[in-house]
Amino acid sequence: MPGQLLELNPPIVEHIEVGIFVVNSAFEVQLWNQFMVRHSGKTAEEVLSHNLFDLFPELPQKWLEKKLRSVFLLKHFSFVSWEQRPYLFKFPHNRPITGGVDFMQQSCTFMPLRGEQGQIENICALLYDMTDVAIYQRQLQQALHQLEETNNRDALTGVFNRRYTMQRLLNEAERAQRYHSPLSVLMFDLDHFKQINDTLGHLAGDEVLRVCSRHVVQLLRESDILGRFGGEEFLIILPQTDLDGVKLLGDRLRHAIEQLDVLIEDKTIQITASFGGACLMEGMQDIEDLIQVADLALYQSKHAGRNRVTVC
Ligand SMILES: Nc1nc2c(ncn2[C@@H]2O[C@H](COP(=O)(O)OP(=O)(O)OP(=O)(O)O)[C@@H](O)[C@H]2O)c(=O)[nH]1
Repeated sequence: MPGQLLELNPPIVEHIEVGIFVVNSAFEVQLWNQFMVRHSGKTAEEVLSHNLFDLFPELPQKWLEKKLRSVFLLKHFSFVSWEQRPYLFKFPHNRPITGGVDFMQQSCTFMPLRGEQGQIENICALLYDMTDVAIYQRQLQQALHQLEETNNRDALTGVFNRRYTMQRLLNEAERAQRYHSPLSVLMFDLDHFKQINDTLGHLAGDEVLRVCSRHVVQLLRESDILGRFGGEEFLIILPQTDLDGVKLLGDRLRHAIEQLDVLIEDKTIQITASFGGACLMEGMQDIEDLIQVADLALYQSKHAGRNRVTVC
């Protein structure tokens, strides 16, 4: 047979859609099937009796030598999955580049082959093309990630929804208590929003909510979390922020919202919002207490005439 110095079942070995190659204890190639020829671009004549690592410098030599030596020594099968090590050989693949994998993804089984005296003379490697599986798994993970993202977002504004915001607040409160770092929340509510709905229509009200939340997000830090709490009420979680910081941010956001021109059809309208801030204190039982204090501060802002910031 052209592709082998060893007698294995020739037609199967040559034509199976699995890479099969055999090396001896000096890592010299003893068998090289059609799959390996096709994907490596090297014919059996070019590789037989040559050292595998000289032929393919891209192989992870140190790791693979250790793996092969352990098969010789322990006389056991060994396996490496594409999930641990995406590929051994840099074989191209013919899948769309949008799949996001650079080379053929490979899993490999190493099988000890006994000589006539029962000693291990060679190792047969079976190389499986796992590219499709890897691409599907990647796509599945992306889809799950997107689903999770959508599940955490408010459909109208795209900011986080109430459930997710509460979950994050719980996590941030635990972290703040563990590391003794400040944590604040800033609640805000658009003023006279009902009037916008009543005079310009519900769709205009929706657009105001969208524009306003987009604008606020841009003014926050990466670590801040903006959530829509319900209706026209929002909550911002501010890790590493004390009451002075909340007041400062509240003033900045209040001013920014006041300055915002919201274009509804061909009219621009102005809006304002009232703010209430609170900082996590010792003695608070849970995050509900923190929200309650912020809510109270917000109520005071409304009560004092709206378009203002109160922190407690
Ligand atoms: N367009 C729109 N309106 C909403 C949405 N959710 C709640 N609203 C409306 O928001 C309005 C809130 O009214 P109020 O609670 O009286 O508050 P307000 O008019 O802003 O008055 P103050 O908060 O006291 O300044 C109601 O008319 C709700 O129908 C929404 O998703 N889209």
